[in-house]
Amino acid sequence: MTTLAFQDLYPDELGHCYGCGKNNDHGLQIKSFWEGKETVAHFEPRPEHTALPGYVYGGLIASLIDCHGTGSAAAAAYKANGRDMGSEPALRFVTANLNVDFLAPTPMGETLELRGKIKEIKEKKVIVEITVFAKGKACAKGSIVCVKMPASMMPS
Ligand SMILES: CCCCCCCC(=O)SCCNC(=O)CCNC(=O)[C@H](O)C(C)(C)COP(=O)(O)OP(=O)(O)OC[C@H]1O[C@@H](n2cnc3c(N)ncnc32)[C@H](O)[C@@H]1OP(=O)(O)O
Repeated sequence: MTTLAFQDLYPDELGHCYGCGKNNDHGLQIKSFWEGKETVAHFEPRPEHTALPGYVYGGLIASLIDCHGTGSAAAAAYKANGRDMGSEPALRFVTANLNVDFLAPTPMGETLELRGKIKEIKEKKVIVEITVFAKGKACAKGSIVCVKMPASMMPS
């Protein structure tokens, strides 16, 4: 049995995000999963994601943290409500605040691993902390405040 990623369970109308939308052919299409109490995602930067030759662009790293964070928030909210992630009505979160510390240069040519921890969970707000590893070394750390998507943002 294949486990679907959090983002594969987003309804089609919420699948356009540049970072995580399964329907965005030009996007990053990141995929997040539970691993115990943590969430995990992997991503291999492409040549166009270069900052300086040999090193990954920080904006890409922030984008990965952003979308692994909002996906993790949604998954945690479903879990807290005892619901399956694909069930309706969709519980979705947007980014209210994103802080990233770049701890060490991130090498190109490696698969990055993002590990998320749920630090706070409320009905409307989830705070997630994410560490990005390359070859087992922590290269960036992000904190993301995720707030339930306002109804006004729901595509009609
Ligand atoms: C769904 C699939 C797509 C995935 C999306 C991927 C990630 C994205 O790129 S989303 C796009 C970027 N984000 C946006 O466009 C959001 C724009 N901002 C907004 O719509 C609103 O400001 C929004 C929804 C974030 C907050 O709405 P608002 O009415 O202010 O929330 P409010 O009810 O006051 O606050 C809820 C909680 O969040 C906290 N909060 C709100 N804004 C912030 C902030 N900027 N920083 C820190 N905390 C905040 C509040 O303090 C409150 O916390 P608590 O419950 O502990 O008191």
